[in-house]
Amino acid sequence: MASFGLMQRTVHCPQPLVEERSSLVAGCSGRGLPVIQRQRRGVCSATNGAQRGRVLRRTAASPDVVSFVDPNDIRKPSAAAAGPAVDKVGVLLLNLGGPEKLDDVKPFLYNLFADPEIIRLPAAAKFLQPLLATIISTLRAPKSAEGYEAIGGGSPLRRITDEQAEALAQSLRAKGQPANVYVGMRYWHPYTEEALEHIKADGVTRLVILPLYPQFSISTSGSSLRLLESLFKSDRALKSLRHTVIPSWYQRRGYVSAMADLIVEELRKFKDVPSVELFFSAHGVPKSYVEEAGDPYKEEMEECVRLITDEVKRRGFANSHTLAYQSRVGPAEWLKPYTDESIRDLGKRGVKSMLAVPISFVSEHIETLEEIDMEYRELAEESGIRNWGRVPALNTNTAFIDDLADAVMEALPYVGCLAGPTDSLVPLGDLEMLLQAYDRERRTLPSPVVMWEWGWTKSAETWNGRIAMIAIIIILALEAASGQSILKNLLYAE
Ligand SMILES: C=CC1=C(C)c2cc3[nH]c(cc4nc(cc5[nH]c(cc1n2)c(C)c5CCC(=O)O)C(CCC(=O)O)=C4C)c(C)c3C=C
Ligand SMILES: [Fe+2]
Repeated sequence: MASFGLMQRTVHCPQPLVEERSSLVAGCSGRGLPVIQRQRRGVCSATNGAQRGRVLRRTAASPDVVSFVDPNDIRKPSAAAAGPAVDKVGVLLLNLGGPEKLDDVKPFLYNLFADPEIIRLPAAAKFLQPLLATIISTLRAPKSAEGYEAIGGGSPLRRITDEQAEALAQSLRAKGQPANVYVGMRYWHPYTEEALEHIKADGVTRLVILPLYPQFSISTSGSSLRLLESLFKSDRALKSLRHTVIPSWYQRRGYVSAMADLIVEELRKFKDVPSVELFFSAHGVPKSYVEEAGDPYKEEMEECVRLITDEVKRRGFANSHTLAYQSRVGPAEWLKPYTDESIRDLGKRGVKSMLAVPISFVSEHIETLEEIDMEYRELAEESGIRNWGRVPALNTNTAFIDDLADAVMEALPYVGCLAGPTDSLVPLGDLEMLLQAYDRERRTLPSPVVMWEWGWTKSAETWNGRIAMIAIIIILALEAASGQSILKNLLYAE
């Protein structure tokens, strides 16, 4: 099997290739390469219809990295790349999903906390995941529901993602590449499984998988890709579906430029523009994801902010900026600085004007509409920040959607590398390879929500032990929900 995944990893960016590709992605930083293919098993050889005639280049620095360097193929995938006679292109947009009404909040949270990428338990304790998810979702639901109530009773994510899908389909059509665009949510409707059923029913032959998160995290794109990997594995039709994945795209010129457009537009609304602090607020992840599992999220986020601020500066706005992380859940340590602490610090340092820039997500959602617009705005006022603004999410911004369409078209020549009809199929390799590149060891991580050292040993496998474990889980889950240390209070109460 020759299998490829489409990767956009800065670490594998050999300089000559950046130059070769820079005309396609003008503005791509020296470290941000738009398209790199990592080879898993064997070269995508001449017997391979999908890649025949292309130049695949190995780099001296990274022999496992090959890159396709024929720019002409980017806009016009070759006839060979088109694959079967009936070629039906599909794009699968991956997203998180959100509760559409208040009654959905608890089951939505259950799905989220039942995800092994959100709470990664040791193999021996996996059977406890549903119980844990039930407890945590039950405890968190009232707080979450308050937030959703404040933004109208539900998440706008489904509506906005559907609009993005429609706009992307239109843009692709306008560029001469018709495609069906599907939405697959991780934790709510329309679930990824539903999207795959439609993809099969429609007879899609080439699929581009595009997570709607600009930066890759194990907890978001990674989780959706893991799910796809297992669904592909268990379904005959999906096994033969040729696909490629665009794992992250924060460094694309179109995205960076669209973000800069929005920032400049909002900046201009302030009276004293040079004094405005650009405050990038990203969704946090537990620190252990980055430090123990190698999640590239922090690195990609920092680079993303650098690219955007450079672009804003190029347009004549040299404002100072801060990157902070919001939406921490539970008592574990998450990426720092935390947004609330940063806002207080900036206030103390005399900052009077602040423009909040949500940066980890491209749609309005609970964390922009409630957390930033309400909670952080109020905190900023309390901290002495008098002038406040917030950059809207990209949603269906035309320049942004057009750039996503370009990303899809650039990815199409990479779809599938079938060496022959009986060969094992690409998709598993693609997803698997991609995920292994980011999270090779699949180590157990301290849970973001419930922190404890797991002491489940064979000798402890007695009912007494289990009951004790469950009691601890319940206490720790209560701690996670209340944000207070119940054990500490019990032990040290005066
Ligand atoms: C890049 C974006 C996101 C990362 C990284 C991420 C990690 C992450 N999230 C939780 C827990 C929750 N997330 C919730 C909502 C939510 N999360 C994201 C994005 C990222 N999450 C979005 C876009 C949304 C909102 C969807 C919507 O309905 O509008 C929630 C539910 C809301 C709440 O109660 O706050 C939880 C819980 C963890 C634990 C985590 C990393 C491990
Ligand atoms: Fe989240």
